[in-house]
Parts: sequence; structure tokens; C-alpha cells
Amino acid sequence: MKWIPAFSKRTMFIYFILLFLLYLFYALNTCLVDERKFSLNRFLLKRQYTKYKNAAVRFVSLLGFNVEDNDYKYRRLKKQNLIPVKRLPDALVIGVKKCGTRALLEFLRLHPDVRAAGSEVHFFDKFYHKGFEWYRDKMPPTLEGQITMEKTPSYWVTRTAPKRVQAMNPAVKLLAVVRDPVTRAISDYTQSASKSVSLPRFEDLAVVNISWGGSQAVAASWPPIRLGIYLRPFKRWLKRFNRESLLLISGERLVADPAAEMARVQEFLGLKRVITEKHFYFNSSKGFPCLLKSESRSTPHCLGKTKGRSHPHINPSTLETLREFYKPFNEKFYELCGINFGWP
Ligand SMILES: Nc1ncnc2c1ncn2[C@@H]1O[C@H](COP(=O)(O)OS(=O)(=O)O)[C@@H](OP(=O)(O)O)[C@H]1O
Repeated sequence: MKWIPAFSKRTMFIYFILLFLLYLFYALNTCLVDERKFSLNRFLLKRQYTKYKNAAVRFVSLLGFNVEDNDYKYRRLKKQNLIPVKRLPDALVIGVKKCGTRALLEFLRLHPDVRAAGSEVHFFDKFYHKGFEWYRDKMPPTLEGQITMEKTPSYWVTRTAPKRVQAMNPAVKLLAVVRDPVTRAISDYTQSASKSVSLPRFEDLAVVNISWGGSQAVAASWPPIRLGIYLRPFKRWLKRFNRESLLLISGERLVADPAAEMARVQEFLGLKRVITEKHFYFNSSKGFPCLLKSESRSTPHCLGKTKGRSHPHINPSTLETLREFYKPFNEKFYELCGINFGWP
């Protein structure tokens, strides 16, 4: 009778090991992982990893099952020996800060022939010394014919950026979103105020006393105000690139009619018009157009909380002063770019 408990202990142990192995096999073969963080997966699926590196989250298999079978497009391309590789950008969203650059990029990513770096790379302003190989490595892998992009709004005002971008590729396509400079300034201020509670009122920063007599002037060198003078940086870019290489996008139209503005963008980039009305819906509580689905999500969603913040109430006389200040710059800008954006 002594062998019975001994046998059951051994059997139980073997069953336990088998169950554990079965669980491991199941978990590793079907779990939802972030490929960039899962190093063992990189090792076992090195080739597939390179191919899918830019995807945030995908179903992957440690044992090689169902990795490519999920994706008809990539299976077909593999048969043709086409493998995505990282390339320097063909197009850049160069600015302008707080004008809707994130919305533009997220909308563009709906296009199957566009792949974009997720976060701002800041190569032409902060990291130029790291070299083009470093920059290329920041890009998502693309197939022949797909457009590689990135957006860094500070390129617009970086003095050295036009020359550096030209050195990378004189035929690069440039996109800049512009918006009523007064709203842009308030948006810029709202962002700073969200990080610093003790920030003075917008009115006190935008318009300053210039004499004891009480005369006032616009604080033209305060960055939120200065950045709204689009004329100067635009001229700088035009010294290096011809007008046809630089598309100006209306930040207002990107909100009011995203499909129409995206039609212009797709035409400029030489893309088939894939992004249309059917990709957008207006979210009335957010007050902005949102996406019905995107590359990473199949459900309706809006841009993050930091996009589309509510702005503080601004004294109407300050608004009037700022509008008067920007008027001559706006008019010269309209003249030079050949578009009347109709800012008040
Ligand atoms: N669809 C959609 N959803 C949310 N927000 C939208 C959208 N389209 C344009 N915008 C406007 O984009 C403003 C932020 O601009 P940027 O993305 O260029 O900002 S940043 O420079 O990258 O910080 C952001 O500014 P705030 O309203 O001040 O938050 C928005 O007005």
C-alpha cells in the first residue's frame, strides 16, 4: 500500500510539470506583447522583428506560428522578396507649434502608404550632431513606394534647419500647419500654464507697459507672440526650397473640414486619396474631429488630452491689440504665400 501515495506524488509532480509547460507554450505563443520591450522575442524572431518593429502592439508567436499569416499584405510582399527598411524622411511636418501638427500627422498615418515616426525626433534642431544614420534609425521601416515622415514643429523656427534639411534631401516635401496667430499664442500659453500654476495672466504677458505714462505695447519677443509672425521663418525656408516644395495647411480647416484639407495634403504628397470623410467624426464634447479608426485602434478615438485643451477667457481689448499687431505681418504672409487664410 506504501507505493500508492509515492506513485501519486510522482504522478502529480509530472502532471504539474506538463501543465506548466502547456501553459508556457500557450502564453508565449498567443500573448499580446509590445515587441520593442520583449527581448526574447527579438532573439527568436529576429527577422520578423525588424519587419514589424514600428508596430506598437501586435500578436506575435515565440514559436513562429501565425506571425505573418495574420497579415495578408506582408505575406504577399514577402513572396515578392520585399522587406521594409528604414529610410530618411521623404516628407517633414516642420511646424508650426500649436497649430495642429499632431492632428495632421495622426490623420496622415491613416494612409497605408505613409509611415511616420511616433514622437518628435528633433534631429535638425537638437540632435544634428548625431548624424544621418542616427536619424534614419529613428524612422519606421518602409517598403519601396511608402512615404517616411516625421514631425518636429520647432524646425519651423530653427535658423539652421532649412540648410540642414536641404543637405539631407533637396527634394524633400515640407508641410507646415498655420493658424490664426492670436489663437496660436493662447494655445501656446495654455500649454505653459498647464505646467506652471503660478504663470501670470496671458494679458499681462502679451501686452506690457513701455513707459511710466502707461502706454502699452505687444510683447513681440515673448515666444508665444513671436512664433505667430509666420512671415520671417517662411522667408527663411523659401531661401532654400521653392514654393512648390512647401505646403501650407490651414489649422482652422483641419478642424472644420479635415477631409478637404487632407485631400490637399494627399495630392501634395502624390498619394492616392484614401483619407476621406469616412475616417472622421466630430466629437461635440471635445469640440474637434476625431478618428473612427486608425492603424493602431479599430474603435473611434480622439487625440490625447493635451490636444484640444480649453483656453482661458482673454480680455477682448487684449485680443483686439494682438489682432492689430499681427495684421501687417499676416497680410505680407498672405501675399508671399499666395493664400488668404482669413484670420480676423
Ligand atoms: N482633431 C484635433 N483634435 C485635437 N486638437 C486638434 C485637432 N485638430 C487641430 N487641433 C489643434 O491642435 C493644437 C495642438 O497643436 P500641435 O499638435 O501642433 O501642438 S504641438 O506643437 O505639437 O504641441 C490644439 O491646440 P489646443 O486647442 O490649444 O490644445 C488644437 O487646437
